[in-house]
Amino acid sequence: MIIGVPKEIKNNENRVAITPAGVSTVVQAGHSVYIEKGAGLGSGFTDEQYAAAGALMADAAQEVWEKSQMIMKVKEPLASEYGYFREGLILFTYLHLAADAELAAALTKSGVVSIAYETVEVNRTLPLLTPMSEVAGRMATQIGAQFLEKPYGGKGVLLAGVPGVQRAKVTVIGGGVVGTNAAKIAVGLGADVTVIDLSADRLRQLDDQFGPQIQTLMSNPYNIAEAVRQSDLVIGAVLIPGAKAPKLVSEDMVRSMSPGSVVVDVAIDQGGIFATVDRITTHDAPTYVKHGVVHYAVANMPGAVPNTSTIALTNVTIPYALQIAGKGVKQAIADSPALTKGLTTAGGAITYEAVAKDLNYDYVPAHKALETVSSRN
Ligand SMILES: NC(=O)C1=CN([C@@H]2O[C@H](COP(=O)(O)OP(=O)(O)OC[C@H]3O[C@@H](n4cnc5c(N)ncnc54)[C@H](O)[C@@H]3O)[C@@H](O)[C@H]2O)C=CC1
Ligand SMILES: CC(=O)C(=O)O
Repeated sequence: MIIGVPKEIKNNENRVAITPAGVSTVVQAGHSVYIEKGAGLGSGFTDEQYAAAGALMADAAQEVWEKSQMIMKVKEPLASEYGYFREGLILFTYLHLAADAELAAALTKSGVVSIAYETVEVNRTLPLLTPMSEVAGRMATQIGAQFLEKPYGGKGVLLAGVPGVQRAKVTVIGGGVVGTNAAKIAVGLGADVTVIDLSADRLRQLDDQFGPQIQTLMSNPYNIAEAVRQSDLVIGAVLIPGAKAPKLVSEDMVRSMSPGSVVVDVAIDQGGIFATVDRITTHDAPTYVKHGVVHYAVANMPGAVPNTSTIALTNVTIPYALQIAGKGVKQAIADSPALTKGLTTAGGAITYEAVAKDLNYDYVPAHKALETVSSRN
């Protein structure tokens, strides 16, 4: 199969969907890789390294999209890339489609076969989301600590406090991969940490892992309101796979926080859990202030640490790309329940139930939607 890797074009997105090591693995398996010149520079990989690993270098994105049967990306295509969509093209990337109606329309209208990294599922885990959630979770606390500093608009509180002065209160809503990693760094920095989750089992696991270093709480509006009101930093880390994030923190709850507090809505890629997060922010302009509270809502947080993130991401995506390239997308999906969960659009339909529901499309199961896709793919 011919695999194409264009340069990412989202604001400050310096990750890339393949490393030179990944190219070498894919080429040794008998496939070709087109990569746009300069695509790896932000992550620390030169064109010479890609060429030496066996990649074919393309001068422009258009050449990559047109010559390839499968496009691998990191972030969802932006509007300027929709013109490259065509029937049967395989797109393997983060999509977060429930939060992006325009992209959903472009993918279904053109008949692209899209597989979303974030919904590939194995034993109720999301292996292609996990490494970026680990990165974003760890970053969320660092970022929160930074924006609590006065010069960054915060109330001027140090997470750890000092002897004789209270530590900062950090609440993490959602105790999965992002939440656990955010809590780990917050505990390490000496903050007073509360983690809220809807799953009693998950709260038990967190209690076993952290012991008295954190307070665990069941997710309900009462507990969330109390914890948010008392917190200096609140991190949003909830996920219902594929679906739009629930708005768990109301405008009144944010209003109850003291001025200069900070919220970091990591779940913004699925629409966010704070009612006051009404826009996606960028690494260039990462925050805005509402009701006196600093809001951070960057949807590609790991893009700021691209060397770590690209290696972590491609470690887990390349084995799946090899399955698709080796068997063709129809057979790979037929053989793999994990990839079937990742399939989001095919043959003009939406094949992930939660996405279809959120966007008001008819849901078409994967096997049915793939019937219309050419077996050459
Ligand atoms: N902004 C960014 O750059 C990035 C964003 N993310 C996003 O972060 C979010 C979290 O991802 P993960 O931690 O990997 O997911 P996860 O599935 O590991 O954890 C989600 C947790 O939310 C909990 N949950 C569900 N409903 C809840 C509710 N009503 N109240 C409290 N907890 C609830 C679940 O029980 C689970 O423990 C996702 O939207 C993911 O896409 C991930 C990486 C980067
Ligand atoms: C998960 C995701 O969307 C990201 O790493 O940017």
